[in-house]
Amino acid sequence: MGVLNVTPDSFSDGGRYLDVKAAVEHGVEMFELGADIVDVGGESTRPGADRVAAATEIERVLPVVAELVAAGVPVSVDTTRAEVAAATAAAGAAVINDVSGGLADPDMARVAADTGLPWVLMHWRGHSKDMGSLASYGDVVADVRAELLAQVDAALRAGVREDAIVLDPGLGFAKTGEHDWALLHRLGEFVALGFPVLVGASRKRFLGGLLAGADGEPRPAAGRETATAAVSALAADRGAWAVRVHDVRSSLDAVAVAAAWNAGGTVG
Ligand SMILES: Nc1nc2ncc(COP(=O)(O)O)nc2c(=O)[nH]1
Repeated sequence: MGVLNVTPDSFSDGGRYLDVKAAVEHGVEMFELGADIVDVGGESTRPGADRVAAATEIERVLPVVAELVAAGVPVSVDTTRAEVAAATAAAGAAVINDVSGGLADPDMARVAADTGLPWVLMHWRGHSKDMGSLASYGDVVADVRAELLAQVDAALRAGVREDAIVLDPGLGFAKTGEHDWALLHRLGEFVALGFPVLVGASRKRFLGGLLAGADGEPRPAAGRETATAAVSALAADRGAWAVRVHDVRSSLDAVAVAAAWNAGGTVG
């Protein structure tokens, strides 16, 4: 899943694709590199980000979604708003990627049920402004798993088909770096639930912390591609359905290595 943030303030690529033409070109480029889906987002979810109005979000993503769909590129829409999901679904979006897992907008479940589109339910505890204070868990893996299953139950009660649900542990969302590593360490417990699992680690802060210099300064976002690709290989090895990444080529290469490693060659 290639990331296409049509926002001025996303943490690692904000402002680069605000122009529709540049955004569509980048989306087509990621698809041609091998991305299965291009994830179009119009509202930054980085910690502390201000919310944008629904009209602004739609204004940003709709033309990009429509042109990518017209170019034959499968698109997911990264939104917590039902009206944005409905508008982009009508324009041909193939997946609803909802970082709030249905918690931010009570109408999202109905849109997912009505459109029948695959719906990514990511673990979330609140909008970017409040996230820092929400990162308290007993056993983070058990807690995230339980909270995600509650979101699944709500989706099923709203008429969403079980085979339309994708789970995502929500790395970096109301989580510390320690929580992120615990969730990756026990990713198998999410895969074992039987739903496809999406992992979004690309360029995130917990990778910067791992790669911090001698001075303790976290590695900047641009320097986290190798670590992101390593996560992609390991996530693939552990059975993840997809990884959401900014740099498509390095993760496709990493996942190809994991597949070849597990296939063991032809000689046996
Ligand atoms: N399903 C899913 N969607 C997401 N959207 C945005 C971000 C934040 O990263 P960005 O600002 O680089 O897009 N992370 C996720 C994620 O981990 N999972």
